[in-house]
Amino acid sequence: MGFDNQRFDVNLSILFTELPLLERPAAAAAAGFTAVELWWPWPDAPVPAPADLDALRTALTDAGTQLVGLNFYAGQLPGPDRGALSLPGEESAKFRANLSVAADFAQSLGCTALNALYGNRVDGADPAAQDELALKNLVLAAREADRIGAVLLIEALNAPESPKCPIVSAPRAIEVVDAVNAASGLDNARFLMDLYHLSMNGEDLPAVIDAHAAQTAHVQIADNPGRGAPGTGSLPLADLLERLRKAGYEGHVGLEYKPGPDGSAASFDWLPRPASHS
Ligand SMILES: O=C(O)C(=O)CO
Repeated sequence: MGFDNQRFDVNLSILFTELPLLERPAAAAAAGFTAVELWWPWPDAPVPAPADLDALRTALTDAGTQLVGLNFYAGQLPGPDRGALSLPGEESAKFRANLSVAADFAQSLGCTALNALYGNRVDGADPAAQDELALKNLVLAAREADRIGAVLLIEALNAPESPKCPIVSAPRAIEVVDAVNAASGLDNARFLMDLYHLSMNGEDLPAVIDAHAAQTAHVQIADNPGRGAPGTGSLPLADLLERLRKAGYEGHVGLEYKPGPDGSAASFDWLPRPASHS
């Protein structure tokens, strides 16, 4: 248990970013991974050229990698933006334009988890109006996810690094999950439990796992402090993943950490076995 027999996938928007996007799936495969996840790969293009979508699809399939998680358009990540769907005006329009494009892309690759990042509070905008807009857009996202048989993930970020984002605790993310499910009637919104972000918030991780494993459809990890590989900080990640497993979570665990100074390929030494992480 612990790190053994986990279904790890590599986040290709934070690991292997020393390589061009289209070379990252093969690099992940060479490191022994068969599953990968991505933030929206074109931060400046919610609706990219079909040729760009085709090229990425080909790179993923040629490498033999399965896409297991995809973020909808979320602006510039990891900052200054933290999502687009609650921002009045142009940014949330871009989010809506992206919905069917991202869902179609995910469907074409058999990816069944779509992450919708909430976005920052905007100076001068009414927070209640932003929340109302967010709920409308999340219901649209839930419908798009449902159309392709996917879950809609809601992630809590961390307050120190995302001071303007209102979704910075597990209970707040769960409130959004519940509100989206109530408004959509689809029951396909789920919690994305990112143990790094929650630990940065000072949350009681075992208690979060015990309370919310059943509503969780994706997990991401990085150590804290530093957002590096497991073992570079002080989080008991093996114990926490074991606890999640015992609480019934059997899904993927995304490796969403920054590589060390020797690069991405050298940042998997902590894994208990060298190949075939899926
Ligand atoms: O922006 C981040 O830090 C994320 O975890 C996005 O998924």
